[in-house]
Amino acid sequence: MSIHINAKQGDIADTILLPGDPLRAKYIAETFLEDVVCYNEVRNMFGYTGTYKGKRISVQGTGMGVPSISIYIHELMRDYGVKNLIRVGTAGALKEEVKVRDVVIAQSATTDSYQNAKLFGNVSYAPTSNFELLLSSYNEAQKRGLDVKVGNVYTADSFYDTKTDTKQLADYGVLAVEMESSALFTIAEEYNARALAILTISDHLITGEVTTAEERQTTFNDMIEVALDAAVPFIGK
Ligand SMILES: O=P(O)(O)O[C@H]1O[C@H](CO)[C@@H](O)[C@H]1O
Ligand SMILES: O=c1cc[nH]c(=O)[nH]1
Repeated sequence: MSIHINAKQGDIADTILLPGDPLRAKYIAETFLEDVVCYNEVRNMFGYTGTYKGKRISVQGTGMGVPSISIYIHELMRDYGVKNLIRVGTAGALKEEVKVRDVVIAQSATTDSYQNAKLFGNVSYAPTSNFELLLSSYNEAQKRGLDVKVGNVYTADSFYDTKTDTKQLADYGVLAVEMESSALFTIAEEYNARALAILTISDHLITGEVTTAEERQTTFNDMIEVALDAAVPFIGK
């Protein structure tokens, strides 16, 4: 047991999908996994372990923002030995050519998070996803004919942010905004684990187009299938 996860040793697989929304974790477990067991209900931050194509895999809600995901991934890696972590999240598009419902694979994450500023001081650390997982997910996306975008995303500390110049970020190649990936990539390095974020565009900051809460909770299956198939070769490694 850890402070925020009441699973026993061995309940959680070494490879895990991480949606922000715990109800998306439930949806993924019920829709894509077999022989599912719910190992965590603390704070309703649901976690499940099951099998996918015969291999053991888990899915855990992380909540929203850097502080929340940081708690869960610390405990997953430190207390349960999780080695491969793939965030499956939603994001807002910052560039015109990134469309609503597109899948974005985060290669790196620019951030205004104070957590990394505190850790690195004056050094502007570049949180970067694991190349093997990135390549695996890109290949899975290509197999499905998906026009995925791969690049830098912005991990924001504030959802309702009126200060950040998101046009400048877009001009410098940042594809989309979300709230967790920089912490995931940074803390995974601390534990020598592999981490990646695959994001579906749920809304567009330029056009104003949005998806519904239900769609964010229970669809976006392309992203989930890509994440699961990308993860399979790393299970047990
Ligand atoms: O859909 P999830 O995975 O929660 O991701 C995005 O949605 C939340 C904001 O609505 C933030 O957590 C952001 O990163
Ligand atoms: O963090 C997020 C997620 C989706 N859309 C946004 O604008 N921000």
